[in-house]
Amino acid sequence: MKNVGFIGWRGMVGSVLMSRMSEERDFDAINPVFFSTSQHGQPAPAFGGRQNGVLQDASDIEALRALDIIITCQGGDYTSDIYPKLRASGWQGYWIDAASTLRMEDDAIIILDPVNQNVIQRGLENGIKTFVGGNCTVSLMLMSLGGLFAHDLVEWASVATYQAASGGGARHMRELLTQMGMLHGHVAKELQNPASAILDIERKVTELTRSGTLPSDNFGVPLAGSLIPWIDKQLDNGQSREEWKGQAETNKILSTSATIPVDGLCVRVGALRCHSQAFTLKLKKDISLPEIESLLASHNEWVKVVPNDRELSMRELTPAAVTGTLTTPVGRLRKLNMGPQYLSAFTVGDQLLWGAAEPLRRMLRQLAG
Ligand SMILES: NC(=O)C1=CN([C@@H]2O[C@H](COP(=O)(O)OP(=O)(O)OC[C@H]3O[C@@H](n4cnc5c(N)ncnc54)[C@H](OP(=O)(O)O)[C@@H]3O)[C@@H](O)[C@H]2O)C=CC1
Ligand SMILES: N[C@@H](CC(=O)OP(=O)(O)O)C(=O)O
Repeated sequence: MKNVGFIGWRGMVGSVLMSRMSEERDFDAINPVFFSTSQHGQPAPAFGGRQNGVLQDASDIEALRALDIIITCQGGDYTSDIYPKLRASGWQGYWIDAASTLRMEDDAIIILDPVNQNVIQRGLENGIKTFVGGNCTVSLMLMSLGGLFAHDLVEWASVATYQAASGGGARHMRELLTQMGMLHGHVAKELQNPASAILDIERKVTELTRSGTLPSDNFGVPLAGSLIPWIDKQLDNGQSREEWKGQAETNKILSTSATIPVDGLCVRVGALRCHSQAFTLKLKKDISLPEIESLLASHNEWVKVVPNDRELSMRELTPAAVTGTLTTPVGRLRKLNMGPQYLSAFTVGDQLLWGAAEPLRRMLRQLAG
């Protein structure tokens, strides 16, 4: 059995990974060793139904060198600090990572096996040892729209995202919920009175939102009842870094020979852990909607085509419906006024499952045998 080191297992992404690994009994096939940057020496968690000793020091290169596989959800700072030292020490093991740090390195593969198992397989045969999960919006787009990319039908994709608070991390989710509670509390009395004027309620809410008293250390500005049309750093070309990842990572995942343009606007909204995305796609040829639906539906076992129907879209194509599931639905499929090659699509996916933990879990499963 392979010795597998876990770093970042108690964080938000790590907890989802642990939960999925337990559900799938992945611990049965490995010898797990748990690490922490802050709690070494304390008892390790009992995932897999056995005692796993004590937590090791996540910065102890000697302890890390003893492992066959390391899987980290600890974040980019940890990767930037430890990975180069570990490789410089001659360690030849497999490194599986949730952070973006190593994604675009030549000797790293972005993993999303339902979409690019061929690329992963070729990498393994060529001795690649570093496997990194993709950006959540990119992975979720490819899980939902994979059928069109796999048949080389996409000339370009323009996207507007509706990204959940969880993408920023656990503290961002708390901040959003706190803001929501404060806004509600501010007008709770008036809401109970059906005769109260809604514009007075709105004015009170807007005043509180603008007052600077809502907690916003994490998002920078209030998100509840609002949105933030910028995610991640600002680049010189006017894109946000999140927007930049769309094209860069999509083309790397698919290992395209000619770049497929992917661009758009990434927006943070008050959803909790599902990212939604609205697409305009230019197809390379005019194919019928039924054919498109069938290509999409048959691409992988998690995608689900939601017919372009009001009731079904409202019931099945929302963060509320999809959160906590591995389903990556796509709907609102129709040809646009721009012409028969222009298609609209709307996708939803849990950004902690297929958007973060699940591709790592499945890579570990492949490596652990
Ligand atoms: N959030 C997301 O949506 C996505 C995140 N990622 C990547 O994963 C990384 C980790 O993200 P995320 O899981 O959100 O990070 P968290 O902040 O939830 O956890 C990171 C680490 O913080 C430490 N920690 C300190 N206090 C606590 C506490 N009270 N509860 C739990 N952990 C605590 C733990 O390390 P220790 O035990 O060593 O103290 C933990 O591993 C990101 O930096 C990013 O690179 C990738 C895709 C999506
Ligand atoms: N940036 C994403 C989450 C994330 O962690 O992305 P990445 O893994 O590319 O850094 C979001 O805020 O929704």
